[in-house]
Amino acid sequence: MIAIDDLHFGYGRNALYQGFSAQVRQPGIYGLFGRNGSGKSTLLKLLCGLLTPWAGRMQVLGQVPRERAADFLAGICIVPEEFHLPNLTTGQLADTQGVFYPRFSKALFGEYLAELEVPTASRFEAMSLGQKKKAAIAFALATGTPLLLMDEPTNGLDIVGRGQFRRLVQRPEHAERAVLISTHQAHDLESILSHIWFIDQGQLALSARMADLAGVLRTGVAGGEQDLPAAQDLLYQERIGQQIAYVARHSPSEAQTPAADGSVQLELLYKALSLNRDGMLAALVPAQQTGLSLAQA
Ligand SMILES: Nc1ncnc2c1ncn2[C@@H]1O[C@H](COP(=O)(O)OP(=O)(O)OP(=O)(O)O)[C@@H](O)[C@H]1O
Repeated sequence: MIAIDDLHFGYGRNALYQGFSAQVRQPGIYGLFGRNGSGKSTLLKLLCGLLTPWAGRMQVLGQVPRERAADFLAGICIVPEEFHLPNLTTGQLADTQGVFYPRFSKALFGEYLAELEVPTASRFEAMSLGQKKKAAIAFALATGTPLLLMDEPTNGLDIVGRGQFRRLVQRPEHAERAVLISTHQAHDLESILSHIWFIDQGQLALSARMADLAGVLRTGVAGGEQDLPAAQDLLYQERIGQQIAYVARHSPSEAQTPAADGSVQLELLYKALSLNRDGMLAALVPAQQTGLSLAQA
């Protein structure tokens, strides 16, 4: 669905991506993580052809994004972080914009709006920021495009709205889509992600299936120093009051028995990758056979 090879891109004279490569070969929900300014929004714009790469090869849905062919645009939908909606009702939006997407479903759009509690009688001008965001998300989900890009979709959503968002993205009608979500809200989304990408220093520092990651790493909270994993397995730790949150690799003795619930707390993983990048990547190298892929600095 996506093949990026040796991508170079920057703004003005400032290089941002210098030899970035990544692939999306299967449907799923991909979490795109990286520090502020690492280039997540830029990557989403490159993927839908809004920016021109300096060099390298980019194929999205078998096409070159920058050519913006009509059938390419019908297969991709983006919810940008900042967006403008015409001053219409949701019904008018469906009638005027839905036609661009061959698989758009007005019925599903209505269901999603109801789930997100968006007032369908109002025009967008009369809606709050969160309501507009929900309408944009509902529309994007209803387009049925094979590729869906969302930039910080849960920003501006209240706690209930974040749960509604998770439920909607996981509905079975999206199972064959690749959904790329750029986010800092690791905790909001970790339960629904199938893959994560971690962008750092213009590279895809880590690309992994969540299931593979849980087989290699564990995260947890220890009551004190004495409860921490062995020093050679410990990759990151931070104090939270009396307790210590940590990221560790599974020790050889428990290599076959990942954490009971198989979950990895992404917020901790994110901090570990940001603050102990080299240590984390070194620890993950033996796991590359499992499908994890790494870029060494
Ligand atoms: N239109 C632009 N002109 C010049 N520089 C830009 C432009 N857009 C982004 N940049 C720069 O490119 C870098 C990456 O920006 P981008 O918005 O892609 O990062 P991000 O990972 O999405 O950040 P955040 O997590 O803060 O949203 C930043 O240093 C930013 O200042």
